[in-house]
Amino acid sequence: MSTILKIEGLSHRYSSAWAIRDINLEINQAGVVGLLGSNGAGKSTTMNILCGVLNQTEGQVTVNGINMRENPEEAKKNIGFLPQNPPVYTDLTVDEYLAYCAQLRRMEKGKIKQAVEEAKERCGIAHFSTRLIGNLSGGYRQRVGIAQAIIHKPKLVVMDEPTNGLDPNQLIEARKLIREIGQDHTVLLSSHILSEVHLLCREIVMIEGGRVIFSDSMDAFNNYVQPHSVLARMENPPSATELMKIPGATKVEFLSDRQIRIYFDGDQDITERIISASVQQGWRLREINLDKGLLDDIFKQLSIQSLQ
Ligand SMILES: Nc1ncnc2c1ncn2[C@@H]1O[C@H](COP(=O)(O)OP(=O)(O)OP(=O)(O)O)[C@@H](O)[C@H]1O
Repeated sequence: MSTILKIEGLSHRYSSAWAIRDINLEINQAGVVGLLGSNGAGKSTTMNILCGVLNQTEGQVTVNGINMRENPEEAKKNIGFLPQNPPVYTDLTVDEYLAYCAQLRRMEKGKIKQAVEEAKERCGIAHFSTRLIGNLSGGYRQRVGIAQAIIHKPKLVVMDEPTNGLDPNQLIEARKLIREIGQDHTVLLSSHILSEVHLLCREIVMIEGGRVIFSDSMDAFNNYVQPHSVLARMENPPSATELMKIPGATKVEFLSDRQIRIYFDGDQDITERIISASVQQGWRLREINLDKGLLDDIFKQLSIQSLQ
């Protein structure tokens, strides 16, 4: 299996303070990998270094086996980059801009036209070939940004907060496109929204304060996040005091008249106890599910743990 991206002991400081410290990461296959962190965690710094836009203070980045610092020109041929604020030229047409980007990528002249067509097709912007970029909506501009990132068919596509600033419809479309691109490219995308990474990614790398606090598959993340509450719907619920009498219950929260969240001490058999208490006492239980908690709360928890 060839290594598409390897980051070893990567650290960077802008002036005196370290922005990132000892980041290690290895990606060997296609799919979407999420780099998750709150504002200022160090996502853009990491991405700018691995795309060759910024020189690191310490550590190594290799892309498709090529060292970014020693051989940036060759390494960059294997990377497509969608920066946080892509320099999309508003006074160029989509075709002109994409052809210009292909030239910057040093693609052979004879192959540029075909590459522009393919990238437009892939990103659903073929019907806007002659449209000025300035006259496109935010969602379509973002697609143009993604098209320029894949025009030279790189192994690795890096996207810095690609859904930032999109409206809900644009967001759905952009996520669909990113998922499609992840089918035959390795996509590393940054986000500060855990639910987004959860939706899109097969692997998750969380950074906070410039350090990695969690790095594993999404399945491992789901296993790591143990449920700590049960969501129940009852037609005839008892009072919170009654529910607190169930062994293991630590807190009861009524979300509506019939929707209840019951927190427990970790023993998942509490669901059995709720079911039998309901049968015995006529609470008319209609639904019961283990609740993994709000993803963003979990992110906060992990961040706090790493700082302790
Ligand atoms: N050019 C710079 N000069 C000095 N400090 C910087 C510079 N760019 C970033 N930093 C600092 O480095 C740290 C990491 O910033 P970075 O932009 O990488 O985080 P981020 O996770 O991408 O955040 P955001 O989501 O807000 O873009 C922050 O403390 C930030 O203030």
